[in-house]
Amino acid sequence: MNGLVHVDALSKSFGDVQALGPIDLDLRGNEFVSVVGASGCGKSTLLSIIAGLTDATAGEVLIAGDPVDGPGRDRGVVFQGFTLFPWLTALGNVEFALQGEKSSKRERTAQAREHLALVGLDGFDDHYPSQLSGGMQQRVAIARSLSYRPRILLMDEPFGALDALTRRDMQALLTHVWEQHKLTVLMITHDIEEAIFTSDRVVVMTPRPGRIRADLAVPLERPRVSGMTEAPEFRELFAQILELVHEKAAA
Ligand SMILES: Nc1ncnc2c1ncn2[C@@H]1O[C@H](COP(=O)(O)OP(=O)(O)OP(=O)(O)O)[C@@H](O)[C@H]1O
Repeated sequence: MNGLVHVDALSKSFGDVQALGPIDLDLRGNEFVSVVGASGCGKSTLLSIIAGLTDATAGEVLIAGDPVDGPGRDRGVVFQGFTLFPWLTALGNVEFALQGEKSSKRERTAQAREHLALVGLDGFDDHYPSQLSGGMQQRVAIARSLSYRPRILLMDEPFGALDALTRRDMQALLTHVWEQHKLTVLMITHDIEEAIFTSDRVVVMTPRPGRIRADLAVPLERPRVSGMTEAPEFRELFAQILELVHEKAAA
């Protein structure tokens, strides 16, 4: 049974360097899956191919049975760092993503406001990115990616530039938004705790060319609360993933 996102024998080479795969991966509707792996193993390449921003060398990605052949509004993408337009307000940045919609300007503004509120930024509509903290800017970026109501949210190290405390807040916010909206999320992270805390499954990739070394279910209830990171099953899974990430390619 194929998932909402079906990655089928996907591989990517840059010149004669094989960066990725072949990889098979399925994401079911409403699943939250994280991908971890050594630096350079092809995580960003995988996400970029699913987003339709990079072409595969072989294999394909199907979304609800249809092959991906470019970016689409069924997929929202959030990258590391703060990728807002500095000359637009928080509201303006979200509205910008809605320009292609058939709705009126008034409806688009209401939709943008609704999504800023969803990420806890009501009251900050008129602030420019330079007037917002890093965490708030990344919340605007998430609001922007969710504003056109994609079914799938693809995130590449979305909280990598944030301090540890803000990162924790953002993980809680993200799981809250995911629970409310029943999105399907694929998130790349270097932070194994973040992967376990947020996800239903953690996929561990091998060093380059990245293939799937393990696909592990997270045995923790929802909603996730901060004390869970000390639970024995959390620590066990953490140790298991850490070991898998550091195993040599030939293993
Ligand atoms: N445009 C490109 N041209 C040539 N090589 C590339 C290109 N993009 C990625 N690569 C190579 O492909 C491999 C996988 O890169 P990718 O960025 O997908 O890895 P990653 O797992 O996301 O790394 P990191 O965790 O460090 O961000 C790397 O060896 C990288 O150097």
